[in-house]
Amino acid sequence: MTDILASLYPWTKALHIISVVAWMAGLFYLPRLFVYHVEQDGVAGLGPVFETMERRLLRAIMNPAMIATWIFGLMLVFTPGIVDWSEVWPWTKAASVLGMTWFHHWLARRRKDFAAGQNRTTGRSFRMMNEVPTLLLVVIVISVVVKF
Ligand code: HEM
Repeated sequence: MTDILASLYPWTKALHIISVVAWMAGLFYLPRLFVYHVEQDGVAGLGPVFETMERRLLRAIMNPAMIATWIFGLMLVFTPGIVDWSEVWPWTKAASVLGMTWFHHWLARRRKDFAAGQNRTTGRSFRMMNEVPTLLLVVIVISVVVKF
């Protein structure tokens, strides 16, 4: 099994990075959509348009991309010689991907609030939360590339 993972390594890493890019695109864009949604100033008929965009972005892109990122990422973890848990970087990476996954689920809950007409998060809060994936991305990329 570990032999197969070792021979697949470059492909696994390529697919991991492709999934990461798709997931990150959604994690950056969905909170932006929420900001526009909150600040639409009651323009008639726009609410359902935002809700459809938010639902499709989450279901068609973000959920599959997150699952693919996890599958290929875990395949890399089990590839022999890739992760040395006595180093620091696997732990900063692991903490950050857990944070990213938490953020994804936080956005999914906010989407449900909008769909139920019960959003109570302000545009300002969404703007601030928009910085979370950026910070985590910086920590993750430095972790996997610098490998301190
Ligand atoms: C979801 C769980 C994740 C797991 C289990 C995981 C695990 C891994 C592992 C073990 C590697 C291999 C490192 C190496 O080849 O030396 C890797 C590479 C990489 N990961 Fe992840 N990862 C995850 C999510 C993410 C996320 C969210 C990002 C970006 C935001 C990311 C960005 C990268 C990049 C850019 C590389 C390639 C680094 C290189 O060039 O060697 N990963 N990942």
